[in-house]
Amino acid sequence: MSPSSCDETDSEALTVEEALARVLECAQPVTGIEHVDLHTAHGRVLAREVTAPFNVPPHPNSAMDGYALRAATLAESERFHVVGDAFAGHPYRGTIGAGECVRVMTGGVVPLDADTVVQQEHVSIDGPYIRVRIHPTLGANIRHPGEDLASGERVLTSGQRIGSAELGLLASLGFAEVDVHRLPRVAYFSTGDELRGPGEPLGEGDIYDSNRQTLYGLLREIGVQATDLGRIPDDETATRRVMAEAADQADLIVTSGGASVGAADHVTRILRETGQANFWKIAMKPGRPLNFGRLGKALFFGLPGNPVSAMVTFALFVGPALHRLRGEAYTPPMSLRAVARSALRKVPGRTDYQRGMLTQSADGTFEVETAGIQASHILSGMSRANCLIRLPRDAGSVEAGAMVDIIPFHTLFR
Ligand SMILES: Nc1nc2c(c(=O)[nH]1)N[C@H]1C(S)=C(S)[C@@H](COP(=O)(O)OP(=O)(O)OC[C@H]3O[C@@H](n4cnc5c(N)ncnc54)[C@H](O)[C@@H]3O)O[C@H]1N2
Ligand code: MOO
Repeated sequence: MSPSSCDETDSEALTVEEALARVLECAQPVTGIEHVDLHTAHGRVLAREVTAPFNVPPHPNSAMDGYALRAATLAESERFHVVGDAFAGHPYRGTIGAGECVRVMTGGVVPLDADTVVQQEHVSIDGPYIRVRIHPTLGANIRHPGEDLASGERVLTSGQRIGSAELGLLASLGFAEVDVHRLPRVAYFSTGDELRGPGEPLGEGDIYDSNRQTLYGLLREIGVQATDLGRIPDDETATRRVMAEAADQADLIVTSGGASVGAADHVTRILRETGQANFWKIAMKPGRPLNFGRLGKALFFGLPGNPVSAMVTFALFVGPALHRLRGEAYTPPMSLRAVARSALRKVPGRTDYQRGMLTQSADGTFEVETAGIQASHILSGMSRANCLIRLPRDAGSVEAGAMVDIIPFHTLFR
């Protein structure tokens, strides 16, 4: 971790980009490599590059069900004698002479002395013979060794996340196990005297704790190991205990609530005393206050308590940090341009991340409509929405019909 970013004291308003750069600077991959089977490797990040130990496909094989022959003999022969079969997994081991062919199935090995496959729809069958009605070009319908992966070629790089295609690639190369980075361990808890759990009666001024469920979902979507340390009341002893427990086990700690002014908040004070605490005001909406620091060996994110602010700051800062921690390079979420179908109110000074409903019209145009009231306690808007509408910091309100920047949720929460 660079002392310049993590040890600093409270700062003036940062831009989103500045805050993210500081977070990424402090987020280093966790140490530890695990050798795991392919199922366990799904969703994990490769710790070493993978090269192809042999060609894929390993042998010349047919792309069609048909007949393998030598193209030059097409001019000489009226008909071809079918001298054998080459089914997938069952090669033909004989030779092919002039006027001869081998019946071959898709994926079947093309015999050595054949150079062309004529697909079965282009021949007529005449007992043990075929007549080729439509002549193929030389080399037609043959898939060559190494066309997908050449022996020695780099197939996957260190730092690459293993998705479904990668699992298939590894399997196609005969790998049963791979080296992946250890998963970062995350601990999270929510704070606030007003918070109640399901089944508990709500007293006056109480609310149910929603952020902890949202955090559970967000962490699960990212695919890290997360421990729920519960709901912590505004009590010094309880807060010290949970923070020590979190620091003991986690590479990253996320909390919700008490991020704004901070002075009266136990988390903030204890973080200041026992770790490093920075209270950032970020020029963004929602999610202006963010408490970022370190507790023990763990990165610490104190997210704002407002549910929408918690989700947006998680997506913009915690998600990227977790990608880094698990050994991946950070790639910004993809954005696209869409026509605003409703006017969007905005005051210059903070980058707005408004909740929007993105659709694509019949002619392919992306269109976005506001998901309703844009306040940081309106969690229902987050549920109606499928994207964030990013409005630049210095921009004012947007009229209906203007083009705006969209970040689809599936590129953000991943
Ligand atoms: N004087 C100031 N007040 C506030 C400022 C400020 O700069 N100066 N910033 C505002 C902004 S912006 C935000 S965002 C919030 C951040 O609040 P905190 O992080 O300190 O969080 P709390 O005050 O604890 O809670 C805010 C809000 O969220 C509700 N909440 C908290 N935890 C949960 C939970 N687990 N599940 C559901 N809802 C939760 C809480 O009841 C409050 O309504 O501060 C502004 N104020
Ligand atoms: O972070 Mo706050 O959401 O701007 O209300």
